[in-house]
Amino acid sequence: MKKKLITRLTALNSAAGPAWIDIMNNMSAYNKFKWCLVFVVRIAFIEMRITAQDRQPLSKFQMLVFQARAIRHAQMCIFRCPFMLYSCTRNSSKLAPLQERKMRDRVKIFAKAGDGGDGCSSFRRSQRDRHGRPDGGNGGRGGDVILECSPRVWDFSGLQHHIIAEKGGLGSSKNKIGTRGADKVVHVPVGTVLHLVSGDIPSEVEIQSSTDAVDPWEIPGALVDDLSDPADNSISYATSGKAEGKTIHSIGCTSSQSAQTYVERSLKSRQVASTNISSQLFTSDTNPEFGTEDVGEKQEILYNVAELTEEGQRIIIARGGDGGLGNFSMTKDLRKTMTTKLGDCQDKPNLQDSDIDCSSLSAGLHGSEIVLILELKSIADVSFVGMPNAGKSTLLGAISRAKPAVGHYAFTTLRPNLGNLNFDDFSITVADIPGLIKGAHQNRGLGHAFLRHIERTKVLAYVVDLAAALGGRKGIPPWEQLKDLILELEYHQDGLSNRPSLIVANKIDEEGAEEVYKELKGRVQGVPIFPVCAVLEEGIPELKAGLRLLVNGEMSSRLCLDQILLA
Ligand SMILES: Nc1nc2c(ncn2[C@@H]2O[C@H](COP(=O)(O)OP(=O)(O)OP(=O)(O)O)[C@@H](O)[C@H]2O)c(=O)[nH]1
Repeated sequence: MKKKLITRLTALNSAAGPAWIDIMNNMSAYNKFKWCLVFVVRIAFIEMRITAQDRQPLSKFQMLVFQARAIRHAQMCIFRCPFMLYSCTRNSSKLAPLQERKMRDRVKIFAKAGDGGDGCSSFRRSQRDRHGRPDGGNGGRGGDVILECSPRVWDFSGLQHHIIAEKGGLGSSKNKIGTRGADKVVHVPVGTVLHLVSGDIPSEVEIQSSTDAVDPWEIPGALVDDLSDPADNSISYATSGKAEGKTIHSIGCTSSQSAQTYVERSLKSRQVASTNISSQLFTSDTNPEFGTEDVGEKQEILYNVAELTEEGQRIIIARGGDGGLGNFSMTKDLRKTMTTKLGDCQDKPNLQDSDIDCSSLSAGLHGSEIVLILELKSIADVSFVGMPNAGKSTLLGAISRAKPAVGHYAFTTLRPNLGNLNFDDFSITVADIPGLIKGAHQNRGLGHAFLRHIERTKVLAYVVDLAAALGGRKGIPPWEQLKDLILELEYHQDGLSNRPSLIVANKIDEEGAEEVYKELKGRVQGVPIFPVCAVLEEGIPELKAGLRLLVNGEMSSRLCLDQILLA
């Protein structure tokens, strides 16, 4: 019976062989090791069961189930584990996916700030006061969604598409305020640019409030732009988000100030127009922006609304909703505020608790939502620019520890790769940009969308293939390659090629490449040319020294079309 089963499983395994090999080849080394570990654990499990069976005999049915499982585990261990181990060690290039860093430089995200917690309605009763006094606390403010610039993050590959901050806590009796929802801080790379698809324009945070500056009463929504005049009609809204580019400060304020401000703001943001009193109160100071949002306009993408370029820089992209009012604030502070607000008003109404729409006030406000496109404009020191197959990725691998994919076909590189060129006292970031072809600006090849990474690059290294037109190949000579590259850069952005540059003449090892190199030197003036063989790592130390001089500013050669002598 066992033999039959094993024969069947073996047949199954061999039938699924090709598919299995395919999976194995695409599996990263990490996954292979993980599965090997799983198998080892399975073997241990079988052994444990066999030992346990001696002590505690199994029923017939249990025995059958156990045997079936054991055979399955054994089959997995015998056939797959050795194969995995073999394929892990067989070809070191299979380990490459682990080290290779494919850049994810554009991503669309949806962020939702935490909703405010609901206010509490409760009454404190005592012997003297049988009806009780209201003592329900306000709800806590929802957490914000914050983007923070971090040099430890390279790209958006670790970013979630949906980012949601925590809700504020519910208010409770004894006038206890709900906890503030935790902010969601998302780390993005240096050089992140924000494009707004829908929502309010994000605002930058300048001061990060330290823990000792936090008001113990931290009334929800205490973050406001300006509180110089509490009676001023133009109160700033922490939730409005319409304050373009304004700096938001955390301010310390007394609980009574905060409560009053909070009541005012809550009333405004909720537009308590349902009661006669509130409509009289706020006729003059209702924010016109509230009712005039055009849904159609929201869908238009607003480009470059903000960018994160410095370490530690923070931007709030979605603001937490204010917490709802507890009945303590509603009956005391609200009445006080309303009475103050009415001021000289002739027909001062007689305020009753019933005049206040408690249900709408006690509910926490929704946190704001936003849809953004994040785009990375890398701040690499050096960019390798060249035609497809020129050897840029090989070169990046030769000068740094990066392991980008290398192929003998064009467009192996689909996204920029980054590497670090380390000196004893200095480090340079190098970006390998996907191959450019003539007409890339008309979207030929991979187009030139990724050229935005060059916009902030200090130095350009033009990588040309000396052997492109040799031995009957259909490529174009290096000087023509240089001309096309410069033109494509200029088509993308005027003056993009006008920065310190050098030329890397690659594939010097190929037959006839020496002559082409000599001709190239004759045709191009004013820019250093480094002959290298990226595969054999020849000429790499000289190239590194040249890059260092350019990045340091000790050399400032620039390449333009006039310097190239074309046939
Ligand atoms: N003979 C020789 N071949 C090289 C050298 N450098 C790179 N190659 C080969 O050229 C081919 C292309 O190399 P890649 O590094 O993928 O070129 P790339 O410029 O990154 O190509 P794209 O990804 O298309 O942009 C590969 O087959 C490399 O082995 C070199 O110095 N000498």
